[in-house]
Amino acid sequence: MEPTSDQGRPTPVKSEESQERLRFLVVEAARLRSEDGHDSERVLDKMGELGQMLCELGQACEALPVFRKLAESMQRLYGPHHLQTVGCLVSLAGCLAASQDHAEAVVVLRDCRSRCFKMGAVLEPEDKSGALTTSGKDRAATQLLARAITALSVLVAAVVAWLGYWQLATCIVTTLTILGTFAYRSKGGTVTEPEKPNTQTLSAALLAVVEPLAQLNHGAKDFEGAAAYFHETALSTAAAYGGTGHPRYAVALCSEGRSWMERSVQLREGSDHIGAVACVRRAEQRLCEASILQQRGLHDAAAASRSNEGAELAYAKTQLNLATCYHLLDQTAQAAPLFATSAEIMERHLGPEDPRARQAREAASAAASRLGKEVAEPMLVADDPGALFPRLEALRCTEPLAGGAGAWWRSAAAVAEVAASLEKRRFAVLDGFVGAEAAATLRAACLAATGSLLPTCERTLVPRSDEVAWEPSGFEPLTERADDLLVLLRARCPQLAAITSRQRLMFARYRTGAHFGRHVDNNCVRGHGPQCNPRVLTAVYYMQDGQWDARADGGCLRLYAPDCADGAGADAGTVGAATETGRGVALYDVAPVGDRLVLFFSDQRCPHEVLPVLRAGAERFAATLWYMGGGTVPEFWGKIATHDSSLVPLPSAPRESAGGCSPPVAAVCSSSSWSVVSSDRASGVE
Ligand SMILES: O=C(O)CCC(=O)C(=O)O
Ligand SMILES: [Fe+2]
Repeated sequence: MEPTSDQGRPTPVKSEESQERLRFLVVEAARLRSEDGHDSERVLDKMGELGQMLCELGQACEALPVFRKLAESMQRLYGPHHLQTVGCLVSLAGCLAASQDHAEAVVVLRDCRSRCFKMGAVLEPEDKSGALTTSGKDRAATQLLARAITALSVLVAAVVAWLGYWQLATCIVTTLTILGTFAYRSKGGTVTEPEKPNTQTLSAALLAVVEPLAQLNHGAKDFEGAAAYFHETALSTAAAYGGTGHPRYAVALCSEGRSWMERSVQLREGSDHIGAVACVRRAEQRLCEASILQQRGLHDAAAASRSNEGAELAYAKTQLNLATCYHLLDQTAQAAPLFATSAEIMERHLGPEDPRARQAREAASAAASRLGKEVAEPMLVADDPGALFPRLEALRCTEPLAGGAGAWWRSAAAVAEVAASLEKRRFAVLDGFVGAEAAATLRAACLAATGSLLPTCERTLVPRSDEVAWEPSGFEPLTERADDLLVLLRARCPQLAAITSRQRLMFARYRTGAHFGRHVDNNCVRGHGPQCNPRVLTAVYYMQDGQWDARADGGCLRLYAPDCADGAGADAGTVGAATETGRGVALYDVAPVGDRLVLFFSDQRCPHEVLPVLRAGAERFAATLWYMGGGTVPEFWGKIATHDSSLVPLPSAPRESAGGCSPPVAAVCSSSSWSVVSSDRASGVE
């Protein structure tokens, strides 16, 4: 009869050799324990080996007590936030899962995950309060006790030494220090703090935790949870393996996509059709992103071996696949040339009447008409905004202190130029907005605020993977200046006249792979609609230090042509005047250069997205302020982490004098002249 474990599953047959090895490990662990004591490294090594072997031989239930004991010892020896301890707990979770105790396996892995976050000095996202956990408090209290005893010992010894009893003094110091250390150890502390592991090591540890967590959630049909963990698996893969090129990254994205699909089925069964659509959209995005990575590999390989007709057709097919992926992600600029060359190759080899060639040609024509005639690629506003805003740049460079208080943009000429740029292009870029000194203060505030970030992985229509915090402290140098600028602009630009307040500042971090899909910040349809809110102008300020290479590092703010039917009123020749063909066209990529402020209209005049951050280990920091007109904020804003309903009134006059004021310039286009086009692919709103 086939041997079975206590769960009734077949147990692998143990060879004589492995039995022998098991016996040896048990005896050896006992011998070392009697020689070195319970918590010696040699004993722990042997126990680890024993647990692993039992697990591999299918004896998970016997392996469990071994791993539990091992975890306790490691905790005592290395402390709770140490890679060794976490590694052991992951093995314990593996054993639990193997013995069908999925619920406890999930608990152990979630605990490991929060330990990983703490090792990286980042609070676990669920730990919203920022308070220490119970074990953390215990540890902190014990640490305090140990320090107090040591301090007391030094004090008593100093008095005794002062009295002249040197030998007695030394004796007291030694005894009390040992006592202090003992107190700390007996409460589960560790004497020497572990060295903080580097990001790569930590990401590899996190990967070992979140991947099984994702699988277990998926198995338990918590598909939303599984998708979030698969997403973390992808991000930690990128951070551990130096970028998105590793095959496991694409696999994790695919798994995330699959979980979103399953979730959408669940929601549809519960008649939540809107939720189901949102999940399908997320699934599509993930599967397409994964597919792009895979197709890019195939495409490069096919491009390298285009020696005969067959190979060239294979190459055209990879181009078509890649183009379809980009098309599904709304990245028409990337899709169009690939569609065009694949159509050209197919027509040449198969003839224009071949159905595959015809299909490729149709896709190419549709992409080309979507793109418009003149705009091939978004214009990159990187380190040199001079090409787009020459007058503003000239003012910044020639009159750096013209406005007083070190802010060049306070001068009447600069304010007029910003207003004109908003009217003409719907956005403006102000470099050197707060100046080097305040920028350094903001950067420090930004690093301090990373401890209170929350993920934005709620069920939103638009996929986003940034982490946010509302109104963290230390951002006053930005809010004060931005409010001043708005007061000055409001007096000049009738389109901004309704602004009376702003939302509290939203601080956001985008780590490698993080992005925010195409959306508008206020999607009112003639003043109404479920996605309508009072936002008028969006101001985003970036806090990168050093260089940001937009092409290699990614993370640009992509601005699209308006989602409006007519561009009446826009300057003749304005790039991206709203027309049917212009809709959906990416116009500008604004690089998130440090100390740069970008202003744009929050409504359908400015659909935008944050492109994925590409560089491994990079962090893109942004602070967003929304300036609000009349009306009330949607009720749900007060309830979810991605939004905040508190408003800050705008002062009636700027804090600093703006210098001489020239009369307001007339608005070139008024917001009422923008109406909404019905479309198959509506922009989401965030
Ligand atoms: O960070 C950015 O560049 C823009 C962020 C954004 O679009 C938003 O938070 O709504
Ligand atoms: Fe936005």
